[in-house]
Amino acid sequence: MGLKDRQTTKNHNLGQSMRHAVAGLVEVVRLERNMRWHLLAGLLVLGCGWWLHLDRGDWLWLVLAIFMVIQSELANTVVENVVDLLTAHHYTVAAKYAKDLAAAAVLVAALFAIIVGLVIFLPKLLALI
Ligand SMILES: Nc1ncnc2c1ncn2[C@@H]1O[C@H](COP(=O)(O)OP(=O)(O)OP(=O)(O)O)[C@@H](O)[C@H]1O
Repeated sequence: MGLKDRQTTKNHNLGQSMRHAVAGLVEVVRLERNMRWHLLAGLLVLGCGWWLHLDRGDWLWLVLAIFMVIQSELANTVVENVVDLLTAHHYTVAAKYAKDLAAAAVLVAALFAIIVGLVIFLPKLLALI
C-alpha cells in the first residue's frame, strides 16, 4: 500500500489506518532527503549511546530529541505538500511564510537535539581523553 493506493474514502478499521500510516512513513523516507539524514544522524547517536552505556535518563532525553526532529520533519513535509497542492507551485507570500515556518520548526527541533547531544555526550567523551 503506497502512493498507488487510490482510496479517498475514510479508513474502515484500525488495521487499514495503520497500513496507511506506515505507507506514509515509507514514502517520506523514500522521497525526502532531509528525513534520511535525520534518520542516519539518529541511528549514529543511538549507536554512540549504546557504546557509552548511557543511563535511563539520558536515553529518554536522546529518544525525545530524535522523535522531535522526526515529528517536525513529518509536519514540514505535510506543510510543503499542502502548500504545493493549494498553490500549484505559483509564488505567494503566504505560501512562502508557511513553508519557511515549517522549516523553522525543524530547525528548532534540530537545535534542541544538538543541545541534548552536547549535554549528554560532551562530559562522557571528555572523560575518555
Ligand atoms: N509557492 C511558493 N510561494 C512562495 N515561496 C515558495 C513557494 N514554494 C516554495 N517557496 C520557497 O522556496 C523554499 C523551498 O521550497 P521547497 O518546497 O523546495 O521546500 P524544500 O526545499 O523541499 O524544503 P526542505 O529543505 O525543508 O525540504 C521554501 O522554503 C519557500 O521559501
